[in-house]
Amino acid sequence: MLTLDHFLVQWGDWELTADFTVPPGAKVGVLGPSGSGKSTLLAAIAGFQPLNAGRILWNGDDITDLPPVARPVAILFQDNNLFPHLTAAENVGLGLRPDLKLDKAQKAAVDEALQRVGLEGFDARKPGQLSGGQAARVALARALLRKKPLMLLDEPFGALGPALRAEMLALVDDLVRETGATLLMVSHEPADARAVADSVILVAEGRAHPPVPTADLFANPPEALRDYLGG
Ligand SMILES: Nc1ncnc2c1ncn2[C@@H]1O[C@H](COP(=O)(O)OP(=O)(O)OP(=O)(O)O)[C@@H](O)[C@H]1O
Repeated sequence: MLTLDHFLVQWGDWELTADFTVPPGAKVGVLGPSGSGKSTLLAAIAGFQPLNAGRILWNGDDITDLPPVARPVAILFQDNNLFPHLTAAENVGLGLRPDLKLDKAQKAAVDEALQRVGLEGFDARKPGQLSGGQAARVALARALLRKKPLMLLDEPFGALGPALRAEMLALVDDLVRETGATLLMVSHEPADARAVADSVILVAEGRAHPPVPTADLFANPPEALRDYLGG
């Protein structure tokens, strides 16, 4: 269970507030206009963006001051952050040990993660030898391997075409179902949220609103979402 308690991030006169709880195992879309603070929200939860006020709690424990590595969080960004000089297996292995000194069990876990995202046999390829969809799968395998209970996706599949994106979202859906992880997913495509998310956090006008059931939100969209959806 993720709780944002009187959460505040501020730059000059720009601010983002949040005050809500996300139930365990929820699959939550994060929607809102460009510049509203969706990436900032995820970066703060992951520990890359300090808060100006408030607290972040995981299952009741205060994680506000923990460094990113000590948080129960795996985050996947749009550009996937693969290292071009490392193989697919090494890029995945970084999720376990930054120095890549993996023991036998850890190497087996890397193989298993690659297999789980459908990349068996691609372990020795470097990112330049992978398609966009395959590279996204490598990044997903790395996030998966960390076995964190909270998975944050900041538009990691935005650069992919609609068919590949749908395939990746289906894979994410399967993976979070298997692991019981809580998912927060930023998307510029409301259809993606409708496909995967059972609830939606709307970020607009300085506030990340508490999650509401996806069907309710789209049946009766608030003005900020109507603007965002283009009327
Ligand atoms: N390090 C920073 N310092 C100052 N302002 C920042 C910083 N990072 C982001 N901002 C500003 O904070 C606001 C929110 O940015 P953020 O990237 O979170 O929005 P977003 O909703 O994810 O946008 P988009 O949909 O375009 O990706 C923007 O006005 C942005 O310019």
